Amino acid sequence: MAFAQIAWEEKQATIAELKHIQEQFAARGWLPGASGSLSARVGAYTPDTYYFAMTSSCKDKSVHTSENFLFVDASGEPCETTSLMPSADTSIHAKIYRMTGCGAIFHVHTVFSSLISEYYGDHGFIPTQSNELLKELGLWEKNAKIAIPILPNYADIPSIAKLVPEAIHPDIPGIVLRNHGVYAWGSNPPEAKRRLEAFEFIFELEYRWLALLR
Ligand SMILES: CSC[C@@H](O)[C@@H](O)C(=O)COP(=O)(O)O
Ligand SMILES: [Zn+2]
Repeated sequence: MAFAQIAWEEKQATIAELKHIQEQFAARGWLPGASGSLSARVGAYTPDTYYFAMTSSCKDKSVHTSENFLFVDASGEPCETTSLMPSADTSIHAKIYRMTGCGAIFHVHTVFSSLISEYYGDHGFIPTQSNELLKELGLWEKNAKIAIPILPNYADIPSIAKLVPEAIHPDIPGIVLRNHGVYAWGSNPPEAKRRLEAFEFIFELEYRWLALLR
């Protein structure tokens, strides 16, 4: 399917949904300054052909204008004539869509994901066990245990994107960049949002446990 064949109404509804979620994340302080990136797919998907709405680069996420989002293709290139630049993170989003076939991806900069990913950075993962919020990630078994992958925070974002396929675990809908922030995905924007909130809860709880034990 070509981008032009996707209904205008679907594209507008997707941007409206992202705008609403961006407002909520910004109000929580999860998108400080121009940081963070949000995307959602539109139209049909094959691993080689897909389109997604992407935040544009270097925009204050607490201020919404018509310039906050643009549409890009699977290679991260704008698929309409625009003066907007897609987020620097676009290659990471594109790689996650290609690997998972998910419908939405949210990347935020939170204090707890930054602290905890730095603390466990040398291990390469954040250990988590028996946390009630793991159910939100689809893990319902008693004493469920996961290792949330941490990737290095290279300044060159395509170098991070190259590491994404190895880092993605089918049971874990997220990755963390060391001392930077977290990415979470889901089949649609509400599911990606719930999962992001679950990750953030897990990171804050882990931080507080560590502080309590000191
Ligand atoms: C403004 S910090 C840049 C990076 O942290 C990047 O990962 C990010 O979150 C946003 O980049 P941007 O290009 O403004 O969309
Ligand atoms: Zn970032």
